[in-house]
Amino acid sequence: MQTEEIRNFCIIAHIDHGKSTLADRMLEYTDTITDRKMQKQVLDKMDLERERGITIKAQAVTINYRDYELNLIDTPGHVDFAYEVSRSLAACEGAILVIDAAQGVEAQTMANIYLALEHDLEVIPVINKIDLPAANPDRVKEQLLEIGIDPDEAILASAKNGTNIDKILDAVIERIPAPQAGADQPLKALVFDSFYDSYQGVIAYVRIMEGSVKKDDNILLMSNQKSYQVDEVGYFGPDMTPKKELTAGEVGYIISGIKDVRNCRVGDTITKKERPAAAALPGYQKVKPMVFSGLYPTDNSDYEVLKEALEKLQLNDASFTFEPETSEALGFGFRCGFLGLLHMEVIQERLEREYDLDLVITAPSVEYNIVKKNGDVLKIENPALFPDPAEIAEIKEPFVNAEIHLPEEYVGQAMELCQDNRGEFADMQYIDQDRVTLSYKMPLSEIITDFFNQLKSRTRGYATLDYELKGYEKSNLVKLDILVNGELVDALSTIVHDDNSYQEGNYLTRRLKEVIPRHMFKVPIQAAIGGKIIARANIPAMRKNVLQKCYGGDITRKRKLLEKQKEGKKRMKQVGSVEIPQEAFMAILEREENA
Ligand SMILES: Nc1nc2c(ncn2[C@@H]2O[C@H](COP(=O)(O)OP(=O)(O)OP(=O)(O)O)[C@@H](O)[C@H]2O)c(=O)[nH]1
Repeated sequence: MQTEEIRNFCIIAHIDHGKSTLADRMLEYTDTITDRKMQKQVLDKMDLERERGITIKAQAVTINYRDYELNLIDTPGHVDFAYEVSRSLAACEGAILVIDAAQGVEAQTMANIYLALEHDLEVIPVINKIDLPAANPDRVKEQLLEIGIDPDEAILASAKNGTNIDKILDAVIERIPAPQAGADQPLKALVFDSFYDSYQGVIAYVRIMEGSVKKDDNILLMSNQKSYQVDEVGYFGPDMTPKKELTAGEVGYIISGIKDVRNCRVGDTITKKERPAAAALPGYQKVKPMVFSGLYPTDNSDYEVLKEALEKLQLNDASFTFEPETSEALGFGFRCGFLGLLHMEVIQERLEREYDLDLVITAPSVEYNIVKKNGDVLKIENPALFPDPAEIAEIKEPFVNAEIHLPEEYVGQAMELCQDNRGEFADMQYIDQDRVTLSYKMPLSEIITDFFNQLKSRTRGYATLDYELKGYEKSNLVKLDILVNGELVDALSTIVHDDNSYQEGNYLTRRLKEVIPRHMFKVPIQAAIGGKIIARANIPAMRKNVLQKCYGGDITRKRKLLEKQKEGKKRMKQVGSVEIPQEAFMAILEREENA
């Protein structure tokens, strides 16, 4: 294909503004996919994604329209996956910016515009959902003007009803530049996603920036210098369709017997072994997990199953890490690293659903840098492993720059919430008459607790949040330990700010009293810092055996009750003589709401 007839673009939008629906309509309109084959939102392939209505992995599809080859690259819609968004944008020359006609410009819209400008993309604004009674396209146009986008360029559309889909496709051809590419240069292919298939190995989703690639070529991954022979190249139509060659400007896939996505990471450059490119494409970054938690099977005999499941998941997700960990309380499990809380929930759900595992997952933690008095520096992401306070000279924790975008009327509530979470005010900007962006410096550990939910509830769902890592800074932190029935439960230890430690200790003991079931004996719950008890609550002993509630002879009722008890045992962990439910490990996350 001549590069003049190729257009590479993506759709960017704030969550729920209609990106996937618009993509579906474009595929239908161009007969890329037949009605019969059309599943709602084809581009969101994973079941989980479809259920939750979120896009996690970037996907691609080639659309033929008016003798042009239009390559649509779908981008993830959540802050946890910001790096994948950035790599997808690097594979495009233009972007359709979808804005909900009723909601208007939101935090993610702004973040996306900045990203698009950074990658020098031609932006086509689309004001979507004009069918809604609350649609106010004129207001959105005013907002566009205020953020420096020509409102006359906006296309009014309804992805739901299929209104003006042709206009959007025409704009892609007319406004987005064709790729500038040298087909006779050495190969440079940008990996913008990779996927593991149990039959074919790793499938690299690529944009050919320069040169060309075909079957039997020897390719080289520039970040790790590993080489492979190409088995197949092709495009997404949207199913994988083999092709003789992929040439400069095109988007497609390369299969080459790579066995692990960690060897073919998003952002890497593929070149040819015989005639390598002089330099890799810019911007490659190995993504690092920011949030860590322990994963333990409720049934210890499931350890091997969990290990295999984690290995399989990792084949497909290079940003997720795990290593074996032992907890005195929970036994053998794994310390896992995630990009953020959504990523953690997705992995947990997949493990439970696809591998039928019952898991206990400990409260997420960030990675702390600890400088010991003897000069040693430790990086610790498991509170249980913190050294003795007497040995610690200084603790540093990660801070983020948080941006909150919200209607002006909720500014007071949002500011109060940020302050309660150790936020430090940085800036406040008006986006238009009644919308504001608040900037705060905050500890990452506060953001990964219940912050986002709190923010949503205090602003009646109107606020949006974005954050990026700023760096490590010194903080006055202490480890709060929990003792259940006199025994220290390492998996319940958390790191808290010294100023709040008494309040946290009190809250946690009270909350644990509520969630840990009664036993035949009294169970004291204590909170301690450095061996000193700071709070205590008692779970009274159970008075009656549950079975005594039943009438003597009614065996079916008895069985039902026993089954119900068994059901309730799921996600419970026996620690010493006490059973601790999953909720207990997450209690720390809800603390603000209940404190
Ligand atoms: N009324 C109306 N609803 C729409 C329109 N386009 C999308 N929607 C609805 O808006 C909701 C969100 O649409 P999606 O296409 O899933 O949004 P998205 O931007 O892909 O969301 P993420 O994948 O989470 O980023 C869905 O319930 C759609 O049915 C439209 O033109 N009109």
